[in-house]
Amino acid sequence: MASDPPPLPSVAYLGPRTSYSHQAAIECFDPTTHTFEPQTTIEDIFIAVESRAVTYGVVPFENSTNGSVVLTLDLFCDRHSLFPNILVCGEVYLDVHHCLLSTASSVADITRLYSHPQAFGQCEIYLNAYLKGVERIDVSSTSKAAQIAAGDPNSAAIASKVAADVPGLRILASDIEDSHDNTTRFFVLSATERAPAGPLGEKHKTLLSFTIDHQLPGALCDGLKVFKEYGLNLTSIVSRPSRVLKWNYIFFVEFEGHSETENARAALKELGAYCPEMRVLGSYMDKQSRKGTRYNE
Ligand SMILES: O=C(O)C(=O)Cc1ccccc1
Repeated sequence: MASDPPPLPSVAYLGPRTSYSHQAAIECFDPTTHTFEPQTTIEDIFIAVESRAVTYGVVPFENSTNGSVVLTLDLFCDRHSLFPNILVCGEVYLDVHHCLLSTASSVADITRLYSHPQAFGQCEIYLNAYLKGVERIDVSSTSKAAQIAAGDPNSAAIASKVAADVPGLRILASDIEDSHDNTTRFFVLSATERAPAGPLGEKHKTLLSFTIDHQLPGALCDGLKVFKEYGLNLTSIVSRPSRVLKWNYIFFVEFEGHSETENARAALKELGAYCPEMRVLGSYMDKQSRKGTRYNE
């Protein structure tokens, strides 16, 4: 008797379908060989990956206009260590063009606006010009906002044109983002043993988080100097407040190179001497210059 084929790898994203996270997930993983699992919050994506209910998760990490998605950063430094196995195993860049979607026929009729907080932050110029003072209601995703606006007369959603496929919605305005090269970078998450990081010869980046003992003058500077000493170019540095120790910070540093190369290993060992806590969150193929390429190809 023939046995059942193994289940397809699954990808969790911030749903419902047509959200930007969904579009990023499709850009990254072939829909004919993966299933896609909508989640309600970014935390639910972390939970699904950590519990291995799904193979991968796709989460927004930063936007070219708005900066860090702090919700995602804070889940990486979760104080209860609920996600000890989560690794970043890939990245994907998505061009983000927002529309105003509504059942109303004119912008003048709109008295309520629904969207994800990230989207509001990326459309300030348009909103201040045409919808100043209109009530803004944060919802879990832009595609959720589109669904709600479809059932709420005199409201509108800020979402992508793909999200306009809800019956009754029409596009009242397009490309309302402040910056026309508005881009969001998403990370692909996996639990430890599933990372599709790609061969070491590829161009990689590595993300790590660490804390520094700031009682010692120059400790952060001394720690960061190791990247210079080992010729590792930094591509990002951000900090978030520690939720364990008031006025202490968790630093997120990204550098060019895979963590398993000889000089990255040596640099991380040296950096570790300055850091009460340090965690390599993952090495992944640099997709900035390879937009449109999928994982598992
Ligand atoms: O709400 C969405 O569609 C998301 O995926 C989060 C988001 C919101 C705005 C820009 C990029 C990602």
